[in-house]
Amino acid sequence: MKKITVIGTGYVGLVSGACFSEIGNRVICCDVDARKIDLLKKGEIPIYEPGLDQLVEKNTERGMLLFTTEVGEAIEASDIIYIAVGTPMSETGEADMRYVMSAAKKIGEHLNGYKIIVNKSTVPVGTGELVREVVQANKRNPWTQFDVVSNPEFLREGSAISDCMNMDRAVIGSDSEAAREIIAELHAPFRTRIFKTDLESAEMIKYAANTFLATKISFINAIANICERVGADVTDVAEGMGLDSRIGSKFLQAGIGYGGSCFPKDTYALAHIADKAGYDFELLKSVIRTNQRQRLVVLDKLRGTLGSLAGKQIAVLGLAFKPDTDDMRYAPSLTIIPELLKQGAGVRAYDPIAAVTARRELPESVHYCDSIEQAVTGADVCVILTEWKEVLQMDMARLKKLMNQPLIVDGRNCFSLAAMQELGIQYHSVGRRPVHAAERDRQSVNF
Ligand SMILES: NC(=O)c1ccc[n+]([C@@H]2O[C@H](COP(=O)([O-])OP(=O)(O)OC[C@H]3O[C@@H](n4cnc5c(N)ncnc54)[C@H](O)[C@@H]3O)[C@@H](O)[C@H]2O)c1
Ligand SMILES: O=c1ccn([C@@H]2O[C@H](COP(=O)(O)OP(=O)(O)O[C@H]3O[C@H](CO)[C@@H](O)[C@H](O)[C@H]3O)[C@@H](O)[C@H]2O)c(=O)[nH]1
Repeated sequence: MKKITVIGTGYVGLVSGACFSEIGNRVICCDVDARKIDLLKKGEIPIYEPGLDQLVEKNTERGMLLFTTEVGEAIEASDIIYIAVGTPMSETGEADMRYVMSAAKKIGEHLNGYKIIVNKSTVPVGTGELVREVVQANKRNPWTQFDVVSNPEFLREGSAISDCMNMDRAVIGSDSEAAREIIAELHAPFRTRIFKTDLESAEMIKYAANTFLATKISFINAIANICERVGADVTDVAEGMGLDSRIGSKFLQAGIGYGGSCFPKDTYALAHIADKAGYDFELLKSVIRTNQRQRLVVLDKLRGTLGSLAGKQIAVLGLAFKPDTDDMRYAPSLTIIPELLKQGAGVRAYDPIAAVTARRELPESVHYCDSIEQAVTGADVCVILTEWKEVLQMDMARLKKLMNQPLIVDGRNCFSLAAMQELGIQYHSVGRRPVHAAERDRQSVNF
C-alpha cells in the first residue's frame, strides 16, 4: 500500500485518486475548492461520470479515499504527491500554469521528507524542471530530497473509470530510475504496459497523443466536406480507410468537430510551444482552423434548407461536447446556439445531463426542455449536436408527428440515411450522399 496525495480534485484528480485507492492504496484527494470537498465528504460527486459514485463510496467507506481542503497536511501525510490541477487555456492560447506553480510551492513548503512529485496535469515541456526549481526554492529543510516524475493521464470523460482501470499504457518520465520504478510498481495492479522515458519526452507524449487524435478528426472532417462536394460517402470512406491496420478505425467519426476540456486547449498549447521553440507547426494550426470551421457546417446546412432562420423554432438535442458527460468546456453548442439566436431563431434545448452546466454558459433566451418530445414539439427543425444514447434511440415516427415539419440537421451522423428516407424525414448529416447510401443500405438488406 502506498500513501498518495492528489492535489486537485477535478475530473482527473478524482478519477485517478479513486482508481489508485481501488487498487489498494491510501489516497488523500485535496482541493482549494471547499464546496467540492464538502460535497465529496457528504458522498456527493461534483461531476457527472458514470460509475464514479460507486467507486468513491466504496473506497471512502473502507477508509482508502479521503478528502480535505488542508493541502499542506495532505502533502505531509504522503510519500507520493500527484499534481492534477487544471492547466486551462490562457487568453493567448498557452497553457495557464499558475495552478501547477502554486501546487509546487505548497509541496515545497510542506516537504517533510523524501517524496516523489508526480505531474499528471497536461503541461508544456519543461514544466517538470520548473516544478523542481519551485519546490527546491520553497522547501524548509535544504537537505530534504525529492524526485519529479511526469505521468500524464489519457482517460476520456464519459468512460473515465474504465479508461483508467484498463489503461493502454502508463507513461512514466523522470531522470531518477528509482522514482520511475516506484511509480511503475504503483501501476502494477493495472496490468498495463509501462513505458519509461525522460521527463521532457513524457510531457511531450501527452501533447503529441492528443494533437494526433485531433488531427485525425480534422482530417476526416475535411474529407467529409470534400465527399459532400464530389458525391462520396464519408462513413464508407472512413470504414474503408480504417480497415488498414496502419490507419485504424478509431477517431474517424466525421461531424461538427472536437470540443471538450482537452483537445481545443492542448492543440493551441502545442502550437504555442512549437512557436516558442522556433518551429511553425503549420499542420497543427490548420487542424485547429479546420475544427473551428467545422462547427459552422450545421449553420450552413440550416441556412441552405430554411433560408432565413429568423422566427424559426429550432430544437437542439445535446449540449455537452460528447455523450455521458456534463462538461460544457469548448462544446460546439457554445458556438452554434448563440449564432442561431443571433440570427433570430428560437432555441428549445434538451440534454439529459448537461443542461445544468449549460445554463451557466449559454444566453438566457435558450428555452430548456425536460425531454426530447418537449423540445421537438412544434419545431421547424431538429438539430443534433451530441449523440446521446437517448437521441440515437428516439422514436422517429413520433418525432415526425410532433414537429412542424420533418427536418433534421444531424451534426453527429447518428442515423441511417435509408431509414430517414423511408420515414419521409428530410435528413441532412455530414459528408454523406443520401441517394447513394440509401440505395446501398437497401441492397445490403436485400442480399
Ligand atoms: N478532463 C479530462 O478528461 C482530462 C484527461 C486527461 C488529462 N487532463 C489534464 O489533467 C489536468 C486536470 O484536468 P481536470 O479536467 O481534472 O481539471 P479541473 O479544472 O476539472 O480540476 C482542477 C482542480 O484543481 C483544483 N486546484 C487548482 N489549484 C489548486 C491548488 N493549488 N491546490 C489544490 N487544488 C487546486 C481546482 O479547484 C479544481 O477542482 C489538466 O491539465 C488537464 O489537461 C484532463
Ligand atoms: O472520431 C471522433 C472522435 C471524437 N470526436 C470528438 O472529439 C472530442 C473529444 O472526444 P474524446 O477524445 O472521446 O473525449 P475527451 O474526454 O476529450 O478525451 C480526450 O482528451 C483527454 C484529455 O487530455 C485525453 O486524456 C483522452 O485520451 C482524449 O481522448 C469530442 O467532442 C468528440 O465528439 C469526433 O468528433 N470524432
